[in-house]
Order: sequence, then structure tokens, then C-alpha cells
Amino acid sequence: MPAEKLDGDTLKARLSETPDWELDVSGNAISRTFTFKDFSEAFGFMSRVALAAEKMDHHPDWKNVYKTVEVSLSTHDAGGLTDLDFRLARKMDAYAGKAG
Ligand SMILES: C[C@H](O)[C@H](O)[C@H]1CNC2=NC(N)=NC(=O)C2=N1
Repeated sequence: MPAEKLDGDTLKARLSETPDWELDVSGNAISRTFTFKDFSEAFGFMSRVALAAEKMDHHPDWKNVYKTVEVSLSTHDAGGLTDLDFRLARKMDAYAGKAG
């Protein structure tokens, strides 16, 4: 059963709970760029997130360049944003700690 695409009011509420993420112009994804101390920190973050994402069966679109990780979250099956994206966003915020 795919997660439900969020309606406008719920989306607004979720966005205000995750202030470090911004809504893409499409309205169907949120994105954030994390910046770490070095490549090891960035890759360690990605490894921890990868394990959590696999457990959730919900996966980020992301790009790593040296110590930065650019992330875009969307629920492809629903064609937009669902609670799964915000759960993963909060998890990533927690794993990144003060970095970002
Ligand atoms: C079959 C499997 O549950 C789906 O393909 C999952 C896997 N990971 C996913 N990740 C994301 N971001 N969106 C999805 O719709 C999605 N679907």
C-alpha cells in the first residue's frame, strides 16, 4: 500500500517542522545540502542513512561531491511528497547532527 501524497495543509505543517529543507519548484520533492568536515564524515553519514533507508524501504536521491551531500526526497510511487519523505528527512537531520 503506497503512502498517500500529502494535501496542501499537511504539507505546510510538515515543512514548518523540517525548516532546513526546502520545497522544490515542482512541489513534489524537498531538498537539503549537507556539508561535513571531510569526505569520511560525508560518506559515514551516507552509510548510516543507507541502512535506515533500506529498513524503511524508502530511498533518497542524492549526490556526493567531496564533503557535501545534496539530497532530494520524494515518494516516486505516489508522485509527490508523503510522510515517508519527512520521516527520512528528520532521520537525516538527526544523523547529521550539527553538520549541514
Ligand atoms: C517496491 C518498493 O517498495 C518501492 O519501489 C519503494 C522503494 N523505495 C522508494 N523510495 C522512494 N523515495 N520512493 C518510492 O516510491 C520508493 N518505493
